[in-house]
Amino acid sequence: MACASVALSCYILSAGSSHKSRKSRKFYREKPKPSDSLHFPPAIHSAGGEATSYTRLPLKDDFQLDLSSGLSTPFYDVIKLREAAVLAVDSRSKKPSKPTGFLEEIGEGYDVEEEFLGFDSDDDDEVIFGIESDDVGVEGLDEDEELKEDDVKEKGVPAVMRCFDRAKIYVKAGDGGNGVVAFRREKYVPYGGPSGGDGGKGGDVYVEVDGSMNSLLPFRKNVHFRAGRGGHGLGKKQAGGKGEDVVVKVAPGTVIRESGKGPAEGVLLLELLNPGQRALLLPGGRGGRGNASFKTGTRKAPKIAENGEAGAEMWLDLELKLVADVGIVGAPNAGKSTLLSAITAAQPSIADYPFTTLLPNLGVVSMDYDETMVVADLPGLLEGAHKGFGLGHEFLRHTERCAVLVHVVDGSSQRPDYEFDAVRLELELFSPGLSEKPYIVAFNKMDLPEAYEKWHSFKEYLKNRGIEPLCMSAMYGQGTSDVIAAAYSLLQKEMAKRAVEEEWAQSENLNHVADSIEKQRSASMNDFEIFHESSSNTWRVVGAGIERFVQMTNWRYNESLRRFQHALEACGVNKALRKGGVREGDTVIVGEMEMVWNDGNEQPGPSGTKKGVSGSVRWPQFG
Ligand SMILES: Nc1nc2c(ncn2[C@@H]2O[C@H](COP(=O)(O)OP(=O)(O)OP(=O)(O)O)[C@@H](O)[C@H]2O)c(=O)[nH]1
Ligand SMILES: [Mg+2]
Repeated sequence: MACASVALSCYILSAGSSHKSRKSRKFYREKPKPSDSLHFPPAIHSAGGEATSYTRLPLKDDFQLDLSSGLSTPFYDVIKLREAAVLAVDSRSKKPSKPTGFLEEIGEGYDVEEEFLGFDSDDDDEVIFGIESDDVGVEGLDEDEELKEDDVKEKGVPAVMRCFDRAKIYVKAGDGGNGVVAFRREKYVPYGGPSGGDGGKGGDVYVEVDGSMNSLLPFRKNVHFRAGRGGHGLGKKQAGGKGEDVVVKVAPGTVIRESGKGPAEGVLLLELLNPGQRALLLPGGRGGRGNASFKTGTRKAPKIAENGEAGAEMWLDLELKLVADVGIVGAPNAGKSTLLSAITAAQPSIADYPFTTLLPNLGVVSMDYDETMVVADLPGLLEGAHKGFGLGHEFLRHTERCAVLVHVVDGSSQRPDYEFDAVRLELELFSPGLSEKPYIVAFNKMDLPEAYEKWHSFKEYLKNRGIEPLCMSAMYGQGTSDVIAAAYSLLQKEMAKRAVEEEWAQSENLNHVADSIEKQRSASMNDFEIFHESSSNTWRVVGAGIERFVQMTNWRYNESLRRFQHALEACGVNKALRKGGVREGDTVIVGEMEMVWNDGNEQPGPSGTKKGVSGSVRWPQFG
């Protein structure tokens, strides 16, 4: 049988090299690959601003009317968002005795030591081959480099304000433990047979919403989260233990994206709103099979075992969106902060110049005994805000969570109608979803004659468009209660609608990221592409199934080589290479394995292999 096989003069390439620079011409495609890559829902549009803020939201239930202090008791409570508060929290969070450089390098707290389970020392009747300490997984990413890149991106934002509502973290699921080769040796039991156990599954990475967290501050120090490696298999058919899981706790309202390459925003993975929500993000790698699992009727003493499957790894961008019920928006100087100070106990800075408000302010309005609503006053919006003019756009993303907007219009401006339209346009350009939110228009500064005069024409202008505006003087607290009542009733309606949606959302599968990783893992080995670099006579075989096969092959065992040759033949790689015109001496790269193509018969193929077998070879399901 003429057996064109790939002679293995193996060089291990650097990790992940098969995914790098595929500049070469796509030469041949075995099959269309509809589902090789991860598919996630489309990213939510947002401005991607860099500024950060610290938000501190108490539980709504905490706000109760203090009846003891009589009528003068304000029916509200307040949370203020000031830089001082940010500093205070920052200093509280510092842990005194740990050297920071070291902590940053290894991550703090969550790193699980990888345990090496080698030779079973009590059991001297067993012979175990193959596992050495360097089998313990190697982390593949240049993590520090990515962090530096992030620092550059956040340049200009005061250090103390970074990472409160945005953070970048690294997560890695545990690698599977390796299988081992062992044989049973027992008195009176000749040819005891293979007894090498399978490796254990690597630990999973979960993300959980912790209701007691109100910022992403903990991620300033804890950047790396790695689940534990599965235990290696042992003799006597003992399977390795499961690696330790890692649970990354985030604040309610956290949006998780896969880190984008370059300035582009990454793919949206999860939006976690409610405390207690938990998602399996990265499943641990499967354990490699020990030689006991390779025993067949014709192969009674296999000397082969697999490596554990590598756990998936990812950099994630976390973003915490402010969870306010009502957002006050409007042009600079319209009186937004004045309105907030009139309806809540918040004391935002108010001044007669634009951009007085630099960070959002929060206030809590108590409508009734146990009914409250959280109101956020945002920095003013300028024309072009969606492109980054002014400050407002930095915080507009926070309003995506608000159920209702109150649009304050400066009645004393030259053309309140133009101002109204400009702000509406900015909202729409920033995010169409934002402009579709229910809103109330509050025409402010009615105490000033120039505003009063314009009120009727403004009202008519909006009425013609089906909007019923309200008027007020935030400064004197006139008309503000109507604005609040209207906002509250809109909020009630919206909440009722959302309750239905949320009930539906609760049943939604939060594990879709892990599911797509699992799906990719079970990709058929027949799905691959071949890229040819004619300048260097290199052929690169790219396909999730075949690459996983290479990663899990333990090259220490001679039988692994035969099995690999068989797999290349069976899944059609050899055939495709021949068809593409591969020649003696060409380099063939699959995953981390580099080989030299051999046309002749010096390197015999696996016995019994039929040339051109193209049956579907799937990665075995186990563990
Ligand atoms: N006469 C009058 N002045 C008001 C009223 N409301 C606000 N002002 C004044 O308008 C100016 C701007 O008020 P702010 O509340 O700071 O306005 P803002 O919309 O928060 O402004 P930015 O934070 O800069 O976007 C201040 O000088 C207020 O005193 C009002 O009802 N009547
Ligand atoms: Mg303001």
